[in-house]
Amino acid sequence: MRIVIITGASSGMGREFALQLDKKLHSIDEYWLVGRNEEELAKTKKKMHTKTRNFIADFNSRKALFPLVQELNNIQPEVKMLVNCAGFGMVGYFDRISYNDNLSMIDVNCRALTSLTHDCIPFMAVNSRIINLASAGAFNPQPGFAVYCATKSYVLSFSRALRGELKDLGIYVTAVCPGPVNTPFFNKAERYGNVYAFKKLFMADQKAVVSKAIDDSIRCKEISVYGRTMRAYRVLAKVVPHRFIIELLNLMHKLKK
Ligand SMILES: NC(=O)c1ccc[n+]([C@@H]2O[C@H](COP(=O)([O-])OP(=O)(O)OC[C@H]3O[C@@H](n4cnc5c(N)ncnc54)[C@H](OP(=O)(O)O)[C@@H]3O)[C@@H](O)[C@H]2O)c1
Ligand SMILES: C[C@H](O)[C@H](N)C(=O)O
Repeated sequence: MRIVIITGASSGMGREFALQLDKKLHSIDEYWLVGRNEEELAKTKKKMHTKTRNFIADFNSRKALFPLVQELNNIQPEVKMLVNCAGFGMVGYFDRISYNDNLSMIDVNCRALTSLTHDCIPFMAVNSRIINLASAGAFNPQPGFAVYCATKSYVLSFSRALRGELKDLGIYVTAVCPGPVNTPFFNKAERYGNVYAFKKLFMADQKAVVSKAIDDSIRCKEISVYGRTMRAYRVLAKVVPHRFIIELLNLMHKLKK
């Protein structure tokens, strides 16, 4: 049995990955969707045409993935694609964000992604894909978004190294690094501080971001960056010393208060 596993499938880009892959891939027997909000995950499942199973999991718990991993070992399917999309961010200075929220970003964005990737690889054969949602925030540290961007730098670095390890096995890893995307992400991100106004001006359409990410993964690309602005930002973050970017962002963060 050939399956696709998608985390964060109850909202935003994770739901979009499920709906687009459901149309695009033709040899998949089941989609295993993972999310925390049972009602929203059920809405995603209702829109799917391929047989779909929902796994409710809160990645703040280290046991969250046990039922899914147990099912992997019971059924022994072939995992054709793993999409690690679950994640969240909190805008604000580090010392203003609660201990739990800071550590939760690491648990959800890094630990859960790493854990599920480790559990899925034994079930992946030649010509499989792993798509990890990093961020353009991975390209340089961001004051006022410090932990979130650090978690996404982890995802980018881990994905690139893992690609090097797995490509000879025919398992291709793609890190997706979007700029701001028009999903519910930012509605949840402003508990401690406001998002830069310009980010809301440059929000990309989630359908387009996801479509490019899928195409880039199928083409075995290392990194998927949607839009000329973000591709230019990636180059800028490579050539401009990060301490200058940090100073500028810090000033902007202070001015927006
Ligand atoms: N939107 C952007 O501007 C942007 C840009 C670059 C990268 N990203 C990344 O893209 C990914 C998808 O985000 P999105 O924009 O689609 O936002 P979203 O609509 O808020 O979706 C986030 C998803 O992550 C899941 N999630 C959050 N906390 C979780 C937890 N503790 N346990 C299990 N699942 C959890 C959510 O599940 P529930 O809703 O069920 O809790 C939801 O399905 C994230 O990794 C994000 O960092 C977003
Ligand atoms: C939040 C999201 O990751 C986006 N790339 C940003 O930096 O705002």
